[in-house]
Amino acid sequence: MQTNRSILLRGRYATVGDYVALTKPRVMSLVVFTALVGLMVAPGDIDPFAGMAAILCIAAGAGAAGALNMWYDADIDAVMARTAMRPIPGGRVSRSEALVFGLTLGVCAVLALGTLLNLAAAALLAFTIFFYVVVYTMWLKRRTPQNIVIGGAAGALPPVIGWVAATGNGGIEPLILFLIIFLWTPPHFWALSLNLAGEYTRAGVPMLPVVAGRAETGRQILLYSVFLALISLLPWALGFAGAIYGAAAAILGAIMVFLSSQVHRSDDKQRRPARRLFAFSILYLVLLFGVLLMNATPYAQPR
Ligand code: HEM
Ligand SMILES: CC(C)=CCC/C(C)=C/CC/C(C)=C/COP(=O)(O)OP(=O)(O)O
Repeated sequence: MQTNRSILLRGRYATVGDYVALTKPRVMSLVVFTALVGLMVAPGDIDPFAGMAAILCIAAGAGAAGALNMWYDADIDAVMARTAMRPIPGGRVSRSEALVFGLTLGVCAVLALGTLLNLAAAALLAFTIFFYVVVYTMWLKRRTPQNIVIGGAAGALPPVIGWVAATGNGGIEPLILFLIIFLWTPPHFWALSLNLAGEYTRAGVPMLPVVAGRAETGRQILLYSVFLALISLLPWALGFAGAIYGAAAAILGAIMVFLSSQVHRSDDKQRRPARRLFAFSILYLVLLFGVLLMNATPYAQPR
């Protein structure tokens, strides 16, 4: 349903704020934070200016991916109340303007990262944008309920890009950071979409709650949360983070599993457990990566 405000705003000229909105700034801020953690915990001392340049390039790449996602998804965004106010369905930015903006920003971000840092990081950034826009948005999102499990790989890559930008190489540590975000994405998103199943049905998007129902979604949320809680201990278990991180990961993981079990037990009339899990999922990732940043073991001195 369209709000009065969106009707009033329809057709007004685009502002800088509309272009900022195309980059999905709130979601991308956490994406960029995880990239920063990947960059900072990597071995060696990266030059602060090079580090800042890398983060700016990753932020621009993530923003480009958000704009290209909104370009392609403008039709379904127009149908859902949560997204109907976005710049394209709101009539303030045209689809072709969003496409040009997204492509330009993306190309500049990749070229700058390749020039200022290294080619491997630039190739990974290009691959991540491609994966989110083409594999998730254009291919999987409208076709399979496993869309966000597979597509979630794109959201899990930024800390790996950060690490590769700093070192020019991969490693077991960035792989673990990737796995943490990969396993975190299903509980994060399915918790939100449980309460929005009606909207996704109307938009024709086969999200898991639409296709498999509440009980099965709750079961899978719980399963992913248990794996997440276990895998999040690996940085401590393998010695690249200290005991403070280990304790924080255990506590945060236990809360995640507890809230997921409440969602698993909830019925259609109870909206609060899923809302609480969604909100906590964001805090979880901020705190887990924040503590990792402060408690990472210096690379050359394993525990
Ligand atoms: C395929 C993977 C993902 C999907 C489908 C997904 C989906 C969503 C959706 C639909 C929202 C609702 C709010 C909005 O429209 O802004 C949201 C919020 C959010 N997501 Fe995700 N997300 C994914 C991965 C991620 C990743 C990887 C991160 C960061 C590491 C992230 C961080 C956030 C944050 C911070 C919010 C709250 C934004 C706000 O305050 O409005 N998400 N996500
Ligand atoms: C560096 C780089 C390229 C990072 C990209 C990171 C990435 C893939 C983040 C995904 C987060 C996100 C907003 C998913 C939204 O799904 P959706 O598009 O289905 O949600 P919507 O309905 O809100 O549009």
